[in-house]
Amino acid sequence: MNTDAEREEVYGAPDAMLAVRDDLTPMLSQYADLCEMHDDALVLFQVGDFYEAFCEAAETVARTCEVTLTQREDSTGTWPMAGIPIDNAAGYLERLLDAGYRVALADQVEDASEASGLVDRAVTQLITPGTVVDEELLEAGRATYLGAVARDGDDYGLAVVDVSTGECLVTGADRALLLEELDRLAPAELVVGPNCDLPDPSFDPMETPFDSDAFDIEAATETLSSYVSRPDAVVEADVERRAVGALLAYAEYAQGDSKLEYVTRITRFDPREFLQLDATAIRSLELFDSRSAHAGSTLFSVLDETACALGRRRLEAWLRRPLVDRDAIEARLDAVGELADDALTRADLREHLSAVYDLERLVARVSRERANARDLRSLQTTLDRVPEIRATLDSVDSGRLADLRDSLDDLGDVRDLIDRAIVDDPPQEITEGGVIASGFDDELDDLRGTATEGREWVSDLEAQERERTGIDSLDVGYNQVHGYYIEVTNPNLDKVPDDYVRRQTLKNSERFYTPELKEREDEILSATERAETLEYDLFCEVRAEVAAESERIQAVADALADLDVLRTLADVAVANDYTRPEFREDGSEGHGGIEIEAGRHPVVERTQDEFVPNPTSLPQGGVALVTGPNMSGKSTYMRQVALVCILAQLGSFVPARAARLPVVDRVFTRVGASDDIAGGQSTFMREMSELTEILHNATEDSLVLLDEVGRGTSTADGLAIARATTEFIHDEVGAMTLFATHYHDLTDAASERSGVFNLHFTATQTDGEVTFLHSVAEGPSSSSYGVEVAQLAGVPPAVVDRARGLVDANVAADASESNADGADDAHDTPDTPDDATADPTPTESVVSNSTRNEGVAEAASDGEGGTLAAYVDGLGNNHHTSNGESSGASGPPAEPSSKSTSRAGSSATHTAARDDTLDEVAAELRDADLVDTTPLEALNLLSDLKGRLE
Ligand SMILES: Nc1ncnc2c1ncn2[C@@H]1O[C@H](COP(=O)(O)OP(=O)(O)OP(=O)(O)O)[C@@H](O)[C@H]1O
Repeated sequence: MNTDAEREEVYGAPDAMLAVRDDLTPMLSQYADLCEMHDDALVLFQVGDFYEAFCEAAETVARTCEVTLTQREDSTGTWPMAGIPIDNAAGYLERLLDAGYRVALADQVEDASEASGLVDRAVTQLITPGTVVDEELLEAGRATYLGAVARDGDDYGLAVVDVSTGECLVTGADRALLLEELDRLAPAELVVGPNCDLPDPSFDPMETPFDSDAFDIEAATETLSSYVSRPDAVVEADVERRAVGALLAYAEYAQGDSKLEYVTRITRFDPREFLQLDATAIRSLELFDSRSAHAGSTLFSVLDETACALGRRRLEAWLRRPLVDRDAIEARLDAVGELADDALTRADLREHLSAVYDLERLVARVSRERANARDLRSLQTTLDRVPEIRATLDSVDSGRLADLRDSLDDLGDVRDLIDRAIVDDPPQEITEGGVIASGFDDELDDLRGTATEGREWVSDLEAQERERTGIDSLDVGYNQVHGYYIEVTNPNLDKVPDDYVRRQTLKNSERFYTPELKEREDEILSATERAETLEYDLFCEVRAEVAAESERIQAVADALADLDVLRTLADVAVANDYTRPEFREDGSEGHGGIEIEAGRHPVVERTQDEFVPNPTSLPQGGVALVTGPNMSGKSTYMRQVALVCILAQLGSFVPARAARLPVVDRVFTRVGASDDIAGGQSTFMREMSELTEILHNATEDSLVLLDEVGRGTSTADGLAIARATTEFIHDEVGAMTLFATHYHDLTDAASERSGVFNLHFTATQTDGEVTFLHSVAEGPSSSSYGVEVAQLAGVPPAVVDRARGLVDANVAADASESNADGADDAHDTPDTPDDATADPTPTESVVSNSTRNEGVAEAASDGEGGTLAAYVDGLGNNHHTSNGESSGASGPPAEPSSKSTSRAGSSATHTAARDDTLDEVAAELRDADLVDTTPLEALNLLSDLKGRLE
């Protein structure tokens, strides 16, 4: 991407040309004029078969498109010049777009052969990321939005249009919601109205300067009124109307100042009427983009069994915006359920839908007068499927499927028109004839008849003339320059009759014509030429007639898109053994929370040989603290709960044996610190601002995933923040929350609050090898296996061994400290031996909240408060346990170490037992900035602390 300054340099007329403005050749003067008129873009200027750029713009084009920089010389100077072939422009334009340039195409708008002097040129299209319509520059199954934002005090209007399909959406929101909505729609280009003052969004749109007058309410309403008869009825709020009006004005400008006839429906929506997923959630749940190298590792790719581009775009829209309206969700689920039970209908639909072309883009091309005869034929073959699709749905029961069937207008008139008008296999070009079918137009048939008859006469001429002249080698031929001729070789020239008129002399022969041949030639040529012109006119008429039916065709496209998605969801449900979720009614005690039996992560299960299903029981207002070793499956588990909720509200079956769910209003995610490094903010700052968002906006109906909150700062601060967050969510927010943490001390929160409970993941270790069970179980975990995971990841053995040694030494130090603690140790439970499960045996049964809390209360009966000493002690105990399990074969015998027992007793007892050195060590650990500490520095620090303890 280039800087603004670099772009400015190639926009507008080149200074060097302006300096000799009056002396420029007419063509360069025209170029300079167009550059001045379109000084917000790099002008590509048609010269014959090429688009040329001059001066600085030429250098940019040459460098970006990797084409040769040449020069054009005239009396006024030598001008750097670079060009791209028009026939092949798409790839080059894509490079310019990728490099951040806006491009204006200045085409020749009159036939060069008819021009008297300089050919007229005009900018016919602005090519920017949000206005591209060229199929080759667009992604097939994805909407590309152009957006506009207007502001009125605290209210914002946001409108987007997909210029390639005509889909146009408008909404209003406060600032926070606007930013979220922008993130969700992620327009490729944004026209920002006056005083909007938007921060940099997380996606990277091109920001477009545009006439601020277009945002005036009068101008905007006027623009809008050419699209809808009552602008204020469709879009009530002024600020929204200003946004959509300016948006359409800019889109028109980009299409060479022409109305977008195919924008027939402007849909107003309220973001609050959908499950809100902000950009962070969309990203961290990997709905569309994955950080993993696995192909097909996003939720979208798992679901994407769509048969056509219409369905693919619709699936994406549904996934970005799952529903909250229970009836609408159930209606989709009914349809999916019915199709899931009917393999035959599914297969038939799939077959028909895979023959469906991208109707929305086809219609848009038809309306923009860019469609050729092949496009019309594609439209017709698609529409031909509609009656068959209707028939497939003849006996459906579900209301949604029946509605879709009934909305499938079979558009017999349009199909019939195209069928009658266009030949079966039309050519690419629409100006060279051969497009219109015979029988469609009498005049055309006559002209064609004349031309055919003439050609037949000519083809008979050769035999006749051979006979008449006795010249066996006489040929009759045709060439572009001289037309029809009779060719006689030199030895036979003496036999040429008197009525032959000489046309051309060649080395070995002469070419002649006869008056009659000339007459026939004129007839043929004029009939052919007139036929071609007439064909083009007829084609344009047919195309305009089809364009007039845009709205009906779009309605069919809309229904086909929905059908494809419902069919897809049914296919996915059957193929992956998904179940229909049940939605819980809101009762007097609320909705009852999330209950999932044997839930799976829809994406991870596809990449894993054996996925271990897990249950979830997350009551309304419940906060589950999820602990367990690294790599044991905590994040996967939490995400799978969110994905099940999202899938269900999108109308899909879910990967579980059973799911009883509430309708969730928002899904919030706050994932690990290093996962979300964004420019401009420190990792920790970003973590905290995302947390702030959650704490401010989550409701009782929200699902919150917190993955290692607090990791980005010192352990003491991190733990304190994690603790306070847990308490706040539990006490004040009441959102259903899953909180994965390595702060084992956080698990104590369960003993203090009824809705907070512990879940953990387990691993076993045999001969130093860790096996992750991936099973969730009640209660807190006691091990982290950090060193083992480091080994698995390929950390050099020297570092792994050293780390293990340091952990062992810590354990030993801790153990002697524990012994010094005296009486308490007599009650310690022995540490888990080798070859044993580190944590309580996992069970798939879902424990009730109260049982869970009792268990937790027992496990955490030591109940230390949040003192720094306690945190540090907790850390030591962590290592202690881990080491106890891992060092059995090589290290000293494990000391009694169970976290719950070694810490039994009040914090006062602990504090009293510490000597000054321990306090110093504690203070040093507390002050250590772990974020900025390299692993080596950490090892050195540990080694130093250990030395001092010894
Ligand atoms: N239920 C499961 N069944 C099978 N494999 C699983 C399961 N859950 C997770 N895994 C596998 O384990 C890997 C690690 O899982 P995950 O990232 O969820 O662990 P984690 O506990 O969050 O780790 P960390 O604490 O290091 O972030 C996953 O990439 C996946 O391959």
